[in-house]
Amino acid sequence: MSDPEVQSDERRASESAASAGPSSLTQASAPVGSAEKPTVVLVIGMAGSGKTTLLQRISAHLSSGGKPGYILNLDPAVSEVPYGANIDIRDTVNYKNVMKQYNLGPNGGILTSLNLFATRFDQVIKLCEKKREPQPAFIVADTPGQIEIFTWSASGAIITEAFASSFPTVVAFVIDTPRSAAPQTFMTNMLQACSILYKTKLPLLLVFNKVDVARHEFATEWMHDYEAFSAALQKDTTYAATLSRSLSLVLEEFYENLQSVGVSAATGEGMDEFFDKLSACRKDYELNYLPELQRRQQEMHETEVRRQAAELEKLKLDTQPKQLQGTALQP
Ligand SMILES: Nc1nc2c(ncn2[C@@H]2O[C@H](COP(=O)(O)OP(=O)(O)OP(=O)(O)O)[C@@H](O)[C@H]2O)c(=O)[nH]1
Repeated sequence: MSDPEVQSDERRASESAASAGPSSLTQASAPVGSAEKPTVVLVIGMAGSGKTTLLQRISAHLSSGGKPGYILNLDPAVSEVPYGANIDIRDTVNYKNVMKQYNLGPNGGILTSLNLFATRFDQVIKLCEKKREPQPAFIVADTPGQIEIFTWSASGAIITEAFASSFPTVVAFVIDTPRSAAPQTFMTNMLQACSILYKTKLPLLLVFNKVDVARHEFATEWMHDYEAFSAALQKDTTYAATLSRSLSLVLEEFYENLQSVGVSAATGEGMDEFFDKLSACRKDYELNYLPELQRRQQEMHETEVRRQAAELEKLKLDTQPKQLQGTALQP
């Protein structure tokens, strides 16, 4: 596969400006925690949970507030995107060609397309960092339903780390509420969310979608009241139900640190609360994730300084006159 360049809507609109080198609008980027940085929202969730519909709703909500978001589509297999994507993976990677070229099925094709795109992710970050008028308050990314991308694949780690080291970043984990009404399906969803949190370590907002079909209060009750969850499983004596009960106890601490909200991407219900919860998650990023990121960066910097000092010392020794070295070593 060739080494494609990431396309953005601005690039498509103004080919000549893009080829003239760095835009005059581009400026040195602000520190990651600063107030002027937009919040990145990674919308992750199982297939059919409503991610794309939610993106459409978020995009419309932000545009109606006069500050359009910067929207990314990272799903290479989606046939239609019902929102105006500023960056669309499909402009860079042809998922069907990837399947053919690497002899893969649909899942492998999606994973490999994302891996190929991830190798160009520095360009995506540069485009996101570009100064715009009005400056977007949110950069929102739609992702494929194959959530294993974010639990074990290389591209998921590259994408989340690239975003999180450049912008305050939050994961919005979308759940199909009507389909989670069965306690064991609910538990499966919680375990998926937990593994995303474990892998990315980013603030996570549980988005119970489709509340126009089924209310989400049962889910918040199950998260905060073990007895209620256990009661829902009362008639079930299978091994899976016993395991679900035990897991519910183990997950108590995980639930405590989570924000959650009920929305309907279809009707727009709950969107104001959704944005309030995103602000709380951004604060969490600044309070907890950012200091840890800065500590890791400082550690890497110190290791690099030590490595360079050791190299310099070695170079000095190598370039000393041979006799001197010899004299010093002679008894
Ligand atoms: N009633 C209702 N239906 C919804 C809502 N959100 C999404 N849907 C429907 O759920 C189905 C799946 O929605 P999508 O937005 O395509 O879901 P997705 O998570 O992007 O799906 P994948 O791209 O397969 O991962 C569609 O038929 C939507 O119309 C909602 O809030 N309420």
